[in-house]
Amino acid sequence: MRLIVRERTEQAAQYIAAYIVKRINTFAPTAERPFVLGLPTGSSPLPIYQALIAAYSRGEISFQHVVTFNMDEYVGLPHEHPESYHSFMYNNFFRHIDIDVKNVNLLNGNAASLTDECLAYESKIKALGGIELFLGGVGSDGHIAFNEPGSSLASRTRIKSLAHETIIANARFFNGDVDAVPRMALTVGVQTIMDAREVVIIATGHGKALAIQQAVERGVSHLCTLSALQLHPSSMVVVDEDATMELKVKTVRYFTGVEHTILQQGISNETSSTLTLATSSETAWREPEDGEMTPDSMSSRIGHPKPLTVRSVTMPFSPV
Ligand SMILES: N[C@@H]1[C@@H](O)[C@H](O)[C@@H](COP(=O)(O)O)O[C@@H]1O
Repeated sequence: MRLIVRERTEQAAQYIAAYIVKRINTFAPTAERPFVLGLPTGSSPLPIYQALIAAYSRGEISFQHVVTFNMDEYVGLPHEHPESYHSFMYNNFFRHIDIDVKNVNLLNGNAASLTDECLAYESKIKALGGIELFLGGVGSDGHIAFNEPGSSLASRTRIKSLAHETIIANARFFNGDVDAVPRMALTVGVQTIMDAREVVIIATGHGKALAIQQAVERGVSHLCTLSALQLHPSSMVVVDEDATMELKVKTVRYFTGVEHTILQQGISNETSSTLTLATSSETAWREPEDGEMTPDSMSSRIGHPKPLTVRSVTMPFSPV
């Protein structure tokens, strides 16, 4: 697992958006070989979607040959309900890009047979060759998608009852009315996410700090399903400073140092079989703004020599 720390929420989101743009462009998807992208809802991914829409508007990315699978959906909420995940995805992302609606996959929480719906979802993912990159968020209790504490780490798409903490947390989207929050959801399983070739998680704000501590510093546990990513060969958790509040200083410095080392390796190893994370003006690697914490500034805090300033570097395809 890699942990990427950025000072502010927007920087964490920009990092991920730039990463996704680069991954899709490097993949060069076609109708016959689409890029299969797993997507989340929630407030944390919103700035990522905004950055992806901006990149699309600038002509830096097309979603024409991208197939999406959303992580989850409430059971029993009409699609047109403003808080359904269908509405969320169309309002905040799909409507603003060139994705073909037939390439959009969302679980149907109103299906006649929810079990069949879940089985069909897994089959469709498999038929498309699996998910290339699964983007996710995390709940304050460490859940990924709707895999609440106690979920099997071998789980697949299924019906889940929501934890009380999640119902309370999500009441903010239902005018604070806890009773209006659906009690059940369809969700991809932990194993569905683990099967993706790469998993990228956004976690921002101090409300996620305990979940990040549990997922990064403690062992793999079904009580924090995000922690399963410790077993994934290519996972990356991108956080803002607030989300690191419960981590040991030593942990943050370790991961910051790893990023620093990868940056330096990238500079000296331009020809290796790597993914180039070249970026444009506001994306992942750029001149820091005043007072911004970057690997450069963080490394100077932790005693590393200040690395070269880079605008374009190569990164190993598989994170550490
Ligand atoms: N099912 C979703 C999760 O996929 C999401 O990660 C979580 C956090 O949402 P937010 O980013 O709004 O904190 O909310 C819900 O529980």
